[in-house]
Amino acid sequence: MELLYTYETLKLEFPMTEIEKADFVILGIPFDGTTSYKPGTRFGPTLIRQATLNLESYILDYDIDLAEVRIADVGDLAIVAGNPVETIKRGIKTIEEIRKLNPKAIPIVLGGEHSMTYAPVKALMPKSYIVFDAHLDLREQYEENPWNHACVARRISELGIEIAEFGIRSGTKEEVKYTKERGIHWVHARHYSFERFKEIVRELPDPIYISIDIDVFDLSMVPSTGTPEAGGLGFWEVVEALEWLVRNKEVVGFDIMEVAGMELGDVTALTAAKLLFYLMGMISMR
Ligand SMILES: N=C(N)NCCCCNCCCN
Ligand SMILES: [Mn+2]
Ligand SMILES: [Mn+2]
Repeated sequence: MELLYTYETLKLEFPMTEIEKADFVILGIPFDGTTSYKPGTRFGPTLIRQATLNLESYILDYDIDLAEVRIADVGDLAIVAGNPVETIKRGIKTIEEIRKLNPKAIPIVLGGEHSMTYAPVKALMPKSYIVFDAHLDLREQYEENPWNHACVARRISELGIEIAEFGIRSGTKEEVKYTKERGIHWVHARHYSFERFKEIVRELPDPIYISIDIDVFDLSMVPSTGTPEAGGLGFWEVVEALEWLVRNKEVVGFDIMEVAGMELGDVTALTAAKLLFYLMGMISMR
């Protein structure tokens, strides 16, 4: 694939497989062009992969060994620094290429700014977009840029895809107005419960795409992210919700975004890597 660098792949103790034979295909999109507070998402995919070195491939509570799961890691997209539109175009094209080679594999995107989520969503065109995020991401534009990370859910809603957002604790008056006009469901981190989650997502049409903006977690777990916010969800709360989705809905792809950092061993990447292993484990069990 011409658009890819493959300078980084998962650093696991077991061999990766080719795209054609894979159950999961991982693509990094190390874009860092519109970050508004803390920089470093360009290192997100690399840091997540490196953090997997710390993890056992065996998942205790699932009795699943990821060493027996077919995973392909195609490396990172060749991004265009500072140009989200061109980078998204390349991302769409790459995911379409992966789909052509293996329509059954679940694409996994590691980011990189949340703006990049538009690429897998546009390529896969699910009926519903379920996102865990501290932020609504529903701005018409931010810093004069409609492709800023703070606008990604808005761009996705314009594709006619239904949206539900969980763990929210930051947004503007205009964004809240937009949720009312467009029937976008959202639950404040403060009012989050598994019951509330199920009530909302049960009604949403399949297939669904899951997006994890890593800043949904409390910032003590994810200090290195573009726009950290206090008061987030806990790890097992998110895992419990994801397990329900994987068991009860048709999940066609997922991403883990907004992981930043400048140092190997960053807590944020360790949180993201653990979640990546859980997601691959729970999908392997269905
Ligand atoms: N989706 C997001 N990550 N949104 C956050 C955008 C940055 C808000 N800064 C607010 C600064 C106000 N002085
Ligand atoms: Mn966010
Ligand atoms: Mn976001």
